[in-house]
Amino acid sequence: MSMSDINKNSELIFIPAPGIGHLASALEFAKLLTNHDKNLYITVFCIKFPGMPFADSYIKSVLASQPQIQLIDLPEVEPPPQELLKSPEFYILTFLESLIPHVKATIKTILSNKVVGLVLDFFCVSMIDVGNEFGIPSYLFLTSNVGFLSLMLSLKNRQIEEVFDDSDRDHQLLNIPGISNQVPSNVLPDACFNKDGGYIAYYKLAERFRDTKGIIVNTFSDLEQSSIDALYDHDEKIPPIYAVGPLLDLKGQPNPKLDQAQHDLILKWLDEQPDKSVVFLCFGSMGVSFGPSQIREIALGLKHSGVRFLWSNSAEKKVFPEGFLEWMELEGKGMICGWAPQVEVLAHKAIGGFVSHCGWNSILESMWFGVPILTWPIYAEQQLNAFRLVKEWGVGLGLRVDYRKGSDVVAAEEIEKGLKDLMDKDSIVHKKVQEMKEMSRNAVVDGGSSLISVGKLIDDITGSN
Ligand SMILES: O=c1ccn([C@@H]2O[C@H](COP(=O)(O)OP(=O)(O)O[C@H]3O[C@H](CO)[C@@H](O)[C@H](O)[C@H]3O)[C@@H](O)[C@H]2O)c(=O)[nH]1
Repeated sequence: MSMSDINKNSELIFIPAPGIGHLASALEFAKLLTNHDKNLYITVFCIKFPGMPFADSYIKSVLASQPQIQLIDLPEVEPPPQELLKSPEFYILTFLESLIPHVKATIKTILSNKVVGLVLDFFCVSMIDVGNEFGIPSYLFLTSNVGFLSLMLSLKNRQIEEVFDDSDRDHQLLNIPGISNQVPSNVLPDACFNKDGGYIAYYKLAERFRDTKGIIVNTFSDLEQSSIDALYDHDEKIPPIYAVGPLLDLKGQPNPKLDQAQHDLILKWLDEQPDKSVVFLCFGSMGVSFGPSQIREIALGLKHSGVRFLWSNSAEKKVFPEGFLEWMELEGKGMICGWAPQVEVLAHKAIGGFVSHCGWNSILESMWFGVPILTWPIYAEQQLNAFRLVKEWGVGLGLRVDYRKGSDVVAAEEIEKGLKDLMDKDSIVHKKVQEMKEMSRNAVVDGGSSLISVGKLIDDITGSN
């Protein structure tokens, strides 16, 4: 039976951005909604993006055998010219805007009065206009957090326009409603300072947030309710915010970058290590790698710290300091892998700490498994996340909060110290992260804050209250 034969009550159209960091939570959310309401159907538009070849297979494997969810492939379009990559945000926005005619045409083919909303990734908010043409309201699905939402809304209010000038980057403290501490301008996303379209892209996106009927965020009440309250105190016109997380893909999907043998090898190695003795280093799904000199400093920092490690990186062998790889083999205290089965790794009892780029999914996964983070942000909104992990929530230690692509090399001694501090089990971050683990899990049990939020959202979407 095809979905069009089913007598559905209501249907949502999801348009997630391609890229694991955006897809994973959006697809989990689609599953959560349909599990919650057996009369709700979802159509997911699959975007093919040349830089993300496996986004497509990822969507298909996550949503296989979900009877209330159907997938529609959008046609492939030419990517924007390379020179737009001077701002990745502008590039992505331009790419997604070029899909608007196809989104419109595709909606037309499935349109019925059952379609009650578009659920748009934040990079897709210009598609609100398409919804409006068909009389369908849009909801923003934010794969990051309320702090980031606050930052975007401040942009819109032009409160932080003055930091647009790069020379101010190190010298300002900003009041952003929704973030409890004053925010140093050097932890703002790159896009805020980017004159090649980054600032314009963020501004354009932020401008549309208020045109949605609701803002759905992958966060939970115990973590960010105070941020939500502060936002409303500041501006009551903000659409309803629904904290529905943590939305995590705990199964871990098959990944073309990781074969079964390598997967098994990693877990076998972890099985052999003492409890909470291993630090895991991993810097996100985009395959961002450090330059050779930074790789060398990390290697030396690891070696001198004496801490066991699992390090996800794809550097060539010749980049490592002389004798490092041989030492690692001989001692058996470390392992290097390419793509890591991150969720399974963080869940493993041998893991005692995580050196992370502070992507939001990685942070939520780390909290879920009670693993403290040593922060090493690189791009996007990761510096802001790192700052809050350390200052606001106390579940991270700051190796750096303001590192970004192009920063100076972080020296081995600094890394060594950071690793030792992170792995000190008496440190307060270990206690705090255990408390956070409880809170994050409590949010998604029956009667938990996020599930209550999901119920409320479904009522609002389907107009059944
Ligand atoms: O070797 C790896 C690397 C990553 N992952 C998984 O990939 C996801 C990565 O997500 P995230 O930590 O959020 O990082 P990015 O992929 O970099 O995510 C993008 O999207 C996030 C959500 O909007 C933002 O917070 C980030 O800054 C942005 O870079 C996580 O689920 C990881 O478990 C693996 O399983 N193995």
